Amino acid sequence: MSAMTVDRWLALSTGVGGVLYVWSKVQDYIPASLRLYLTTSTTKIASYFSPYLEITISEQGIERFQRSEFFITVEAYLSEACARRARKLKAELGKDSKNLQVSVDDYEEVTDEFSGTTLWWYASKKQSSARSLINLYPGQDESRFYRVVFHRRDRDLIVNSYLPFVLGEGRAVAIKNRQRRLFTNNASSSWNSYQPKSVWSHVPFEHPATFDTLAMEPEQKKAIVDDLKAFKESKEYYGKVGKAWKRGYLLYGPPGTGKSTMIAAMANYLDYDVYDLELTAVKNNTELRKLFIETTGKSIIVIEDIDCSIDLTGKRLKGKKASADKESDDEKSKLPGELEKDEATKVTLSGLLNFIDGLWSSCGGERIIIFTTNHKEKLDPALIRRGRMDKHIEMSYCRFGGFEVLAKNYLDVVVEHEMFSEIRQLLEETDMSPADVAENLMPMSEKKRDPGECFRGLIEALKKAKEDAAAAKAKGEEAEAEIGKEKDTKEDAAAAKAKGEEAEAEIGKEKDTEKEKTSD
Ligand SMILES: Nc1ncnc2c1ncn2[C@@H]1O[C@H](COP(=O)(O)OP(=O)(O)OP(=O)(O)O)[C@@H](O)[C@H]1O
Repeated sequence: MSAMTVDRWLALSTGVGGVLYVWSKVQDYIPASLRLYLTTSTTKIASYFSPYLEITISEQGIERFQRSEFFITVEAYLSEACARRARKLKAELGKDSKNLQVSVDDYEEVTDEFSGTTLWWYASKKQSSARSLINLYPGQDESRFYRVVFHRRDRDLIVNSYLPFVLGEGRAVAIKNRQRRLFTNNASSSWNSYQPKSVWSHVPFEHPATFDTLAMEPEQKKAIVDDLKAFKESKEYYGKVGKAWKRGYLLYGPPGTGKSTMIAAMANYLDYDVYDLELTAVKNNTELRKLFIETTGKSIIVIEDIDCSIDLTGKRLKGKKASADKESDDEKSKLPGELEKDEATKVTLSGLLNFIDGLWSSCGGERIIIFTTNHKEKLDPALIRRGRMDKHIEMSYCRFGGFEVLAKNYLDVVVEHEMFSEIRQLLEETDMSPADVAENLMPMSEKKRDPGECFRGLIEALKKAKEDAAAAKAKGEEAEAEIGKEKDTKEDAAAAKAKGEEAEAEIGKEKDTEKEKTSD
């Protein structure tokens, strides 16, 4: 902003922000030619004598109508580090969120300290140089900026140490304050080539699940949290060994055992976005690739019920049942036309494997991919081998450790209850999902939230589930015995038949011998 140097000397005594404000108002009444003359000449004179330097960070990004990343980062840094010292602040609603974001207002000055040096920051606006005659985009002809003023002697310190420090801190604040998002893929018919991000829609991610509220045996839970923590802190390690900074988890187990809840707890723990990929809405591998390329770092990409989303049998290989690795090999031997036709019409297992193995490594790191399934045995071993799905997590029926978490969450019961030993015993003998256990601990009426009553209800439900399971088992055994009996009868009949045939043959033989004797 050209007006700045006029203000510099005044600024140091009265405050840069106030002077800037006055100047911004006054300059509207000065003819443009005089204004230009005043500002350029005072700039030259002042910069000659001034012991101060300034660096400007403009809001305008490289792309038109895009905000500069550095500007956003500085804004985040100042709102966290310096806003407390500012007298004029502005509050805005954060993007997509209900959170208030407070930052330093325009024309307001704040000071900062770094390595014993004082610097002055202020925010302001300038007229965009490319002002259009017809303003198609109201507000776009003004561009905001931050400017930092410091002493000449500190030049190297500011450029080499302070600004990188602001960048790092600002990024961390921006990540902490950002509204996390839950993305779902749009049908390709609604994709817009002018807006690459249109392949995904998003809503704020506000799932309340955490590892504290997740019902699971404590040791298993700890192992998962440790694994995630190690992943999050391993950026340098992944770089050192030359691997993409990604990790795959397979969550498997019966319905209602908390697979989706676990994903939400992971996202909350890591502070990541979630991309919920509905594979059945993806037409082919090209679309799949585009979707992956449009995901951002610090995210979890989820494909739920993977066994229901894609043909995992490899049957399309001319009727052969092949493993996915074999499929990849066979792809090579296919005629190009044949391959293209397949690729163009469906998402293939090899397309998915390509993504997991390589494609996303070109999109930067810090991504987690999670598959969920109720039937691990149906999945092709190549899809879930280590390296692709690094950790297989079994989400199982509720045992006592998980129950204790639910009793605390739903009923605030944290000490041993007299009915616990019976519940423990029943949970060991009966398979009930955490969803069903939770259902019994959540009475509809607030007044009825008596733990004893809820536990009694749970005991009844567990006993019934146990009886049902025993009855089903007995029925199964009966059916098996019936089959066995039928089998026995068939075997007996076959043996009798064989014996009869043997006896017949014997008689036949005897007859022949007699005939031979009479003919002799
Ligand atoms: N381990 C758990 N800890 C806490 N709550 C759970 C757990 N498992 C299930 N629940 C409760 O049951 C509900 C259903 O669980 P969730 O959707 O996570 O199960 P799921 O394994 O993903 O099921 P599905 O295989 O049918 O998708 C959740 O909203 C949650 O309230």
